[in-house]
Amino acid sequence: MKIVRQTQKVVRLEQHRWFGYHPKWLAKSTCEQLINELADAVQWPESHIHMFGRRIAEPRRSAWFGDPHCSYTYSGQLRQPQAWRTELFQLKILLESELNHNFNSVLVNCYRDGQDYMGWHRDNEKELGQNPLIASISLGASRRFLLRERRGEQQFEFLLGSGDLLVMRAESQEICEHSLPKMRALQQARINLTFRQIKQS
Ligand SMILES: O=C(O)CCC(=O)C(=O)O
Ligand SMILES: [Fe+2]
Repeated sequence: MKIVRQTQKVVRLEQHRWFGYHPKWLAKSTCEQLINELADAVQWPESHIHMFGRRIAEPRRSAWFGDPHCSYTYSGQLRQPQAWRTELFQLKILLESELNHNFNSVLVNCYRDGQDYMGWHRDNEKELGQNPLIASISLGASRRFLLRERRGEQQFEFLLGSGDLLVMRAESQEICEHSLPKMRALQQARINLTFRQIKQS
């Protein structure tokens, strides 16, 4: 497939030391193609996570892709990477040139409807090393994405729509936690791709 960026040059509407938000980074036609390919081809195993000492079904589906050595312990579960799918690899290359940063893996999340969610957390697994740069692309239904300071009062909210790119970098994971709350009335699905770099496993 041909991946088309909406903007030739990234418009940094919101530029911040820790976060970059680039609305509609991908063209609509590319988003539609990606959704079709991923929804059909990706196997979405039900995973279990550990929360408050209990083992529960993860309230979303996810799949892990990357270079062969990129295993990742996430929510108490060791995941081995599936080999790169072509369109995910193409996106990785595009992001690498855009952000001048290398990625070797991507976590693909599917929120089947507004009941699926992700609670407050940080992307601070040891495999990511210090101050990881994480590039997150949204596809499909728009969802609220919240950021809150760990030691402060401030909370930020983005409505992440299809094709939007959100970048978290530098001390962002030290300073803030993030979450994707339920949106109970929502019937549509959203796919989220978070490109990461595993430093060690
Ligand atoms: O779905 C999102 O936008 C966020 C996902 C996330 O925070 C994660 O997978 O670590
Ligand atoms: Fe996260």
